[in-house]
Amino acid sequence: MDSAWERMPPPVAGRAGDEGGMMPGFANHFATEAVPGALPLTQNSPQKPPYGLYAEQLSGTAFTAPRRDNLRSWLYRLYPSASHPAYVPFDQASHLRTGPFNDAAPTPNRLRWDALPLPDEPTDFVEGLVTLCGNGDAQIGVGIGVHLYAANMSMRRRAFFSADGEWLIVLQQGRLRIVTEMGVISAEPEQIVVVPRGLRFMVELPDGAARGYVCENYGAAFRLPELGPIGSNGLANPRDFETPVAAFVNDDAPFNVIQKFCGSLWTTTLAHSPFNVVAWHGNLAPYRYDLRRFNTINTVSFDHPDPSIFTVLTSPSDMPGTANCDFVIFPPRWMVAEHTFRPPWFHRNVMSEFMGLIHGVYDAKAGGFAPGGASLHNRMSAHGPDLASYEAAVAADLKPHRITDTMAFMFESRHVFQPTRFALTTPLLQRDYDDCWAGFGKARLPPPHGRNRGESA
Ligand SMILES: O=C(O)Cc1cc(O)ccc1O
Ligand SMILES: [Fe+2]
Repeated sequence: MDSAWERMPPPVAGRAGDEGGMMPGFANHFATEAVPGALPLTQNSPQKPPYGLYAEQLSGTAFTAPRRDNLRSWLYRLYPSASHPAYVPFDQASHLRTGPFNDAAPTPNRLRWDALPLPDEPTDFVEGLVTLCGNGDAQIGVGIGVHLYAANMSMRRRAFFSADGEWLIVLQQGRLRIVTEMGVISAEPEQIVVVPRGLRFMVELPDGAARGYVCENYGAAFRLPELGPIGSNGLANPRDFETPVAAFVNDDAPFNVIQKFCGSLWTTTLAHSPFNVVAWHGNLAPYRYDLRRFNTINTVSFDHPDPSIFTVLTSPSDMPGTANCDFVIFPPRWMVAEHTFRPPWFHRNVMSEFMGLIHGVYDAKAGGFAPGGASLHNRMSAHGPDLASYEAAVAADLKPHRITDTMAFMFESRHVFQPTRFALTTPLLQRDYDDCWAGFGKARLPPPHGRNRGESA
């Protein structure tokens, strides 16, 4: 057994360190109670719920969405969520942006950024968010926003939620303890956490600092991709998704809530903690997935398949097979393709590609793409291996080779990403990115085709 496999966290049931426990399965119809008898068993909305709890439905899809897409849960809580004073604009400056993105012009150029440094000043998860790019329109429910976070302070008596989209959090450095209304999720780099639209959460930093990426998905909720001819197993297996059991705090002291609504931040103060859900049931819930559990499928003959075989989750759009967003990973794997250029090929894609690196080195970029960094290759922009990766791959001895110590990811979207003004003006932007594709020699044709125009024989 190799060391990467041994380092993999144990299977879902009974993992040490998870408070209360986690329930396996993707979008299962879960049922969980933190106090015996708190969950109504035969109906959703009894005249008198147990213990005087308040029943509340949280919808992730329209009431009338087809059954296979329909997401909703029933929450039983100490106070109704409706008990709050008016929200007022949150007066702190924020680098969070939302679609439509129009604080800078779209650019056809290929862009790459160094990693966001950890902050010097005390900064919590919400304060440490900065939007790099995005597409679509949150009000219309199309597209995604791409944020980075870098924080060095736990959120204290402060909860956050986005009415604009679900949050897919890609941890890159430092663990997170994410307290949500529906339970607590602890996660480490190489794991992701998805928080449904509207669900309040609070991020704590067990390691004192943390950095990572967020896909704020305005469109249809992420789901597992179809498997087609792959069959009934493979890629991200449903049992490896984990949802927390119900957990609550009995806490009647003032609590700050910040919500993101149509791109603006608003705040209010509750008279109690919002983390007061004693029991819940349903299929709309936060979840964690360990990217190291991905069952990677690839060629055992020749050629480099399209990266869609590495899709972990997909948010479909109304055009079949053309995602609002695919979340794709490039995990450690064996490369065995014969007589093949093994790294990602040169390409121009009708879809737009945002990439990040969680760990190690990405096989198409020998230099410049560092963990915590990011790159953007928009619709029809020509990209592929840098010169060093190309030269190594054409010279490589094609024996079976294991790519180790790597974990890159991509948010691939049918919609062009527009960088924010921050993204285009930050010193993190690499002004020399184009140079990684400079210096390729010319192909050599046999005579008489090998002459340059105008050159004599
Ligand atoms: O551009 C990239 O590095 C991502 C990517 C990887 C791959 O294996 C094939 C196509 C593709 O866009
Ligand atoms: Fe690409």
